[in-house]
Amino acid sequence: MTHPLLYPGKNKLYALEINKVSKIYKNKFQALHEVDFQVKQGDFIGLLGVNGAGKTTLISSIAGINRFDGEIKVMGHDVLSDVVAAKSKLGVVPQEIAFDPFLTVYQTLQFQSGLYGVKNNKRWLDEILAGMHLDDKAHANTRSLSGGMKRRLMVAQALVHKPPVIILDEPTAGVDVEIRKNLWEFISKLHHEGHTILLTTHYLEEVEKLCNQIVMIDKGKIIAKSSKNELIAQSSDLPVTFEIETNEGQIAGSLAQLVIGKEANKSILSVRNNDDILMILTELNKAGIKVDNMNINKPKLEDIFLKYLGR
Ligand SMILES: Nc1ncnc2c1ncn2[C@@H]1O[C@H](COP(=O)(O)OP(=O)(O)OP(=O)(O)O)[C@@H](O)[C@H]1O
Repeated sequence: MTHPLLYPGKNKLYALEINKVSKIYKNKFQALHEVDFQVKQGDFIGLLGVNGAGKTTLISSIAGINRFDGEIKVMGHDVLSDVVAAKSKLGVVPQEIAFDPFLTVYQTLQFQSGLYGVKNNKRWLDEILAGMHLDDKAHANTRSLSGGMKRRLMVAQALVHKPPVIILDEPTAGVDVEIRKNLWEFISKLHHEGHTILLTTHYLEEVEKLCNQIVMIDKGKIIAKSSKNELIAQSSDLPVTFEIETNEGQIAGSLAQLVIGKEANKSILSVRNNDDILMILTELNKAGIKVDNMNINKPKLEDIFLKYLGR
């Protein structure tokens, strides 16, 4: 069984092409407005948007579940006119959990493999089950799984055919911290092996850590699309804060004008750059005040997201 992840003309071929995609539901509500972005092979892209922004609508369109206007291609295959090829390249982990309640975990994966015409993939199924920490549940009925286990089985199910493109819609909702960490380790491993990954999550620190590309949508329209690093670099206007705890408690004197918040012994100062930080430390040193603890807080993806939302 061969599953080439990277195709000839690697630099030319996009894993995902979303070309001017619009979606109007039957009730005339327009959920997507000419959404347009491309994802290179091997990228890990975060799709960000508040509830109702249109993320699931877009994912359903990519998965060929929704009708839409525009064009979507997965590994060069049109999802409407070349359905079978497009689907074989794609693994989608949907938000809503649904299984056959009469199958075991392992049977669920075997059944799913059958749908993709994949046989003799026991080794891969075992690897996925171990990666999802479901190996001890392989022969348990899906009904008996906890919510977090069911979500992990959803991820496992989307991977049975080793798709080069993996879409995860809120995969960590309701999953505890430790399992979330394990799940990301497994997904990161797949990314390093060459899979292209599109992720939606409300945990922006996950996106900040994992993704190299970001697309932000609001009310069905793209409001930002860029590499994560460019997005962070473009947000140099957002405030950096410098938190200091001193042996004398809160900051007073000439530095007090920089203070924007106080908590117990801690003062939170607004700074523009490293020179400001150096100046503060020099002033404190001159005044004979000892710094017990300090912390620099640069803008987080969450701040940048809120900036783009204009909220
Ligand atoms: N079948 C439908 N008919 C009409 N409107 C719909 C339908 N499905 C979704 N919508 C609307 O389309 C908009 C986008 O919904 P969508 O589920 O894509 O948002 P989302 O970004 O995935 O939100 P969440 O983060 O809550 O999952 C919402 O206003 C929603 O009410």
